[in-house]
Amino acid sequence: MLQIEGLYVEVAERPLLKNVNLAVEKGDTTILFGPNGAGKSALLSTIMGFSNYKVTAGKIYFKGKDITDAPVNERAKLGLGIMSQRPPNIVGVKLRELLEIETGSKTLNLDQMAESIDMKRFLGRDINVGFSGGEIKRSELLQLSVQKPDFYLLDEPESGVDPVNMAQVGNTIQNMLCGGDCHAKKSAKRSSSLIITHTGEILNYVDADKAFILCNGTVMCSGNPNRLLNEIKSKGYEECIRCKLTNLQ
Ligand SMILES: Nc1ncnc2c1ncn2[C@@H]1O[C@H](COP(=O)(O)OP(=O)(O)OP(=O)(O)O)[C@@H](O)[C@H]1O
Repeated sequence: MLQIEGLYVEVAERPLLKNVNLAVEKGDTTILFGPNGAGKSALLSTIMGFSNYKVTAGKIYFKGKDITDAPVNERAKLGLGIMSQRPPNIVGVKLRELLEIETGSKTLNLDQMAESIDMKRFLGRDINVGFSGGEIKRSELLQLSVQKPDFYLLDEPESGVDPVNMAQVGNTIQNMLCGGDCHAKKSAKRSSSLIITHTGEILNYVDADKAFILCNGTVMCSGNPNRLLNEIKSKGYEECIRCKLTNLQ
């Protein structure tokens, strides 16, 4: 579904991602761990095609198509969707207006969808302006549930979310990923995802297949998400940097 091969990326003329290799199969839920500043958000932004991130070498393939140089709108049309860590405030554009654009020709009940995630009262407000951390996350989720991408890039979905709202956010993400058919582990309706997490709390809600650890701008190791999380919690990222966690399964 998504293949990244030998990817090098610069931000503000500074090399950031170095020889990133990573693949996500169709229908797989994958996790991206890594210390602060490792380049995790930069990797998601590069996959989505945000212009601050300059690919200097390597390739990104999505659904078999080379999207390395494709603009954001083309990637979105192909089926990529992102929940950013810090999405911009958009003064003068109401949340409902954006959702109506994303709805396009689909038949959706926006009020009902917003109500289900406690966002109905925000539909008439400028996007993200004055939203709390948890409200921004729910707004991003609402936008994704309207867009219904085939591949979800989720940047720290649990950050800023209180424990009660976390259940709502976690369950909404799980429902989105399994396309409403959460009983079948490998349902054809299942979307793919790459989810950044520090705490691993999202693992209490989604059935994650694989995790990657990004350190110093490169993928150091991959393996079972819960095992890797336990290793990180007990030994920190240094072990990974020394390549001692390679391919834990
Ligand atoms: N637009 C930018 N301009 C300058 N530096 C940037 C830009 N975007 C990212 N960086 C730098 O690149 C590095 C990696 O940032 P990134 O946000 O990808 O890290 P991260 O792994 O997601 O970290 P965290 O876990 O703290 O969110 C940081 O040192 C950051 O300051």
